[in-house]
Amino acid sequence: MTLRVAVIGAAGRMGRQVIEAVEQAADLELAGRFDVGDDLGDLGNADVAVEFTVPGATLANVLHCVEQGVHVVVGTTGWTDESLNQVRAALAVHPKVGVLIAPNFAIGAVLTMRFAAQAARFYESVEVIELHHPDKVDAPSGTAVRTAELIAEARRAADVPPAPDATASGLEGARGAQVDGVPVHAVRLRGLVAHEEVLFGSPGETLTLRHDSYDRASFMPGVLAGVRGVVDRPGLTVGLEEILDL
Ligand SMILES: NC(=O)C1=CN([C@@H]2O[C@H](COP(=O)(O)OP(=O)(O)OC[C@H]3O[C@@H](n4cnc5c(N)ncnc54)[C@H](O)[C@@H]3O)[C@@H](O)[C@H]2O)C=CC1
Ligand SMILES: O=C(O)C1=N[C@H](C(=O)O)C[C@H](O)C1
Repeated sequence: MTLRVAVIGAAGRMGRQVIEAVEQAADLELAGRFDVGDDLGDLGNADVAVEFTVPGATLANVLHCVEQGVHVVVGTTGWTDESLNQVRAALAVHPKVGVLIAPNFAIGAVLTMRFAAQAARFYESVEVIELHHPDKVDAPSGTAVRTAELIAEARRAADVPPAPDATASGLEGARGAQVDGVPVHAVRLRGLVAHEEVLFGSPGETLTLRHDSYDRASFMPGVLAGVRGVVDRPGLTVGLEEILDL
């Protein structure tokens, strides 16, 4: 069966890449391209919409798709418990619709998050560093926030005390942003695409996990797996790991 796919944020870096991936997939057909100012309407009679826009627009776009009975795969960052609950409430009224929201569709990034959660309880210290292209409008990245949350959750479950840090003075921001007690540092550098390092330390050893997306092509297998998977997953799914059965 051919799935009809609409792309929201079609003029953006990710939107353009998704259109190319959909057009190259034998089992998918492009139903429509939508960007800022366009009326989403019935989304070109799509089965699935793929949404890569901006944090301030994504919730309204997703709610529109759900109301139209169109499944959605969402890569846009900036989701909060409150906005996720609004999606859950909309899905309760449209129980056959599936919404997949994932902070990162690159397989290696999903694995890095999983490995970081596994390693978290064994180390005293942890720091997350994310590195991106300078056109990115949000910081820290959605992936880094999710990584820090997963690490914090695993440390809490294992009763790991707060990481040691004697810093008593210095410039504001020098120790990064605190996400659930985990320091997260954001680098913006021309030439980069999307990268993350997770540093763990204990007496006498460190462990570094690093993932690099050198090209937005790296996100496409995950996005297409999401498109094919979401049609059989009614309700809200957060994270590609659910689709990959990790
Ligand atoms: N989950 C993942 O694997 C990935 C997520 N991202 C996230 O995806 C989002 C988009 O990233 P990029 O494509 O690099 O940004 P971009 O700035 O290149 O593209 C965003 C597009 O959305 C459009 N847009 C803005 N408001 C809109 C609205 N109300 N309705 C429809 N379109 C609207 C803009 O005009 C623009 O064309 C960001 O939040 C980014 O962090 C990016 C890469 C991978
Ligand atoms: O804006 C980007 O480029 C990316 N955004 C996502 C994020 O904030 O985590 C995913 C990936 O890092 C690329």
